Amino acid sequence: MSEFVSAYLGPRGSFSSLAAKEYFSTTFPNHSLVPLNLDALFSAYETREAENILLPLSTSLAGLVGRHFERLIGLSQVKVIAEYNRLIYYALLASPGVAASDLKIIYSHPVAFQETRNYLKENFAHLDLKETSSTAEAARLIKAGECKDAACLAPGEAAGIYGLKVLADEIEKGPHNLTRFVVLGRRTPLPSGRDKTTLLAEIKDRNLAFTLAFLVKSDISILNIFEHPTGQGIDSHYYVFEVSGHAEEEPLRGFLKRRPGFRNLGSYKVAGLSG
Ligand SMILES: O=C(O)C(=O)Cc1ccccc1
Repeated sequence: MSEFVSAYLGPRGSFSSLAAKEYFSTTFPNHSLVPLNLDALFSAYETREAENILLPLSTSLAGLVGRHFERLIGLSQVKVIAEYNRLIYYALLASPGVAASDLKIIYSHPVAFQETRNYLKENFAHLDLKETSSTAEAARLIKAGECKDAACLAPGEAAGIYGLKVLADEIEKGPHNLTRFVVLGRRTPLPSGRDKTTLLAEIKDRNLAFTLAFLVKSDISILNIFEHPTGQGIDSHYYVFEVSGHAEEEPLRGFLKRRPGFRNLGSYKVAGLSG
């Protein structure tokens, strides 16, 4: 067993496990890979029991994964050291012997419900949707409860692990269901020449245009913006800016010095599409 542990949003068979196996086998092949639930994952990162953790932060169909983002910004120290972009495919899984007509409940992660909304509306509009902390947790629940009236949305790979059968496959909306996983680690990668930095700021809505103009004037190229409620009133929001460049290089270095209100969540190499 390696002395280094990297962890991912589990349990086994989650989409995060597919991404983690692919990412860590080439980047940190000597690390032991451990599945953890959301609480344990963030606490393992804070206590340094895990050197790295991997979980999804945004998807092309659902946008920012709010519940993961809130955990991430709650960390006292956070360094996104990599992004890992992967297409994912949803299957509908149930216990052996259970037919689609037996179903009353579907379990899954909230993002899975968003990404399969069209399919669910067309085929299972009357069913109860119950949220779980991950797609594989939904599969684990069905196995543990030997459920006869429930199914889950999960990777097809989870069927073998939890002894479930596939009722339907590739049921997501559209062909471009890209999930962006992030890896949190300890050391910021050195500038590679093709880097990206994730910045966070809490901005009063009336100051947003001014802030954008300031980024542009500072020669910072904005690649993406996510907005998220602060939970403290309606006239300011969290804004996540994904920008070109590395925080240790200009123009970002100078910008971050001049604008302490921006939190640097990490600089990392731009990743293509994997998986
Ligand atoms: O990793 C999983 O299985 C999760 O439940 C998180 C998730 C949810 C939806 C898309 C990708 C990952």
